[in-house]
Amino acid sequence: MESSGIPRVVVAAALVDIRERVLACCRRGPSALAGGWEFPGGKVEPGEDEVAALVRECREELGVDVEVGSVLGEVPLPADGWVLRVRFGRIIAGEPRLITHSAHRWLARDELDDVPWLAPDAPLIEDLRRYLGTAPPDTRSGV
Ligand SMILES: Nc1nc2c([nH]c(=O)n2[C@H]2C[C@H](O)[C@@H](COP(=O)(O)OP(=O)(O)OP(=O)(O)O)O2)c(=O)[nH]1
Repeated sequence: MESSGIPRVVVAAALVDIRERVLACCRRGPSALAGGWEFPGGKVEPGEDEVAALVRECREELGVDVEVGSVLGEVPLPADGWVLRVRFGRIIAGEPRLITHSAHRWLARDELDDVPWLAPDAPLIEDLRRYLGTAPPDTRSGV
């Protein structure tokens, strides 16, 4: 934990499409993380609103506009004092482009294990498995 005792946050988006698939993104780097799959997102800047940070990251990484919904879950990251918080979201404009990632895949519920997710994401994938296909998207996203 950093000296303030307040966790620093990586926000990321479980972007779900009309077919109930979630967007998985393959990291290019750094080398320790390259080839691992993740939810698009990044660090919340000091003083930045979390939802605004997620909208910014999705524009930077995917070139899309997103609407951000409720929290899927939160897990600790290996870096001391950091947490990863994943929120549901949906793309409202644009098509994902390979800007910072090496590959994208839209994964259906039964395909969630087809890619090697970054290790901290494992509990979130289990949460996602329970959600996908069980609730209408507008209920889940809260938007
Ligand atoms: N975006 C994202 N990051 C994840 C996930 N799972 C996971 O362990 N992480 C880790 C990887 C990184 O150590 C950290 C995110 O840092 P980052 O480097 O992508 O953040 P950033 O986009 O703000 O990048 P930078 O400007 O600091 O370089 O969180 C995930 O599902 N999505």
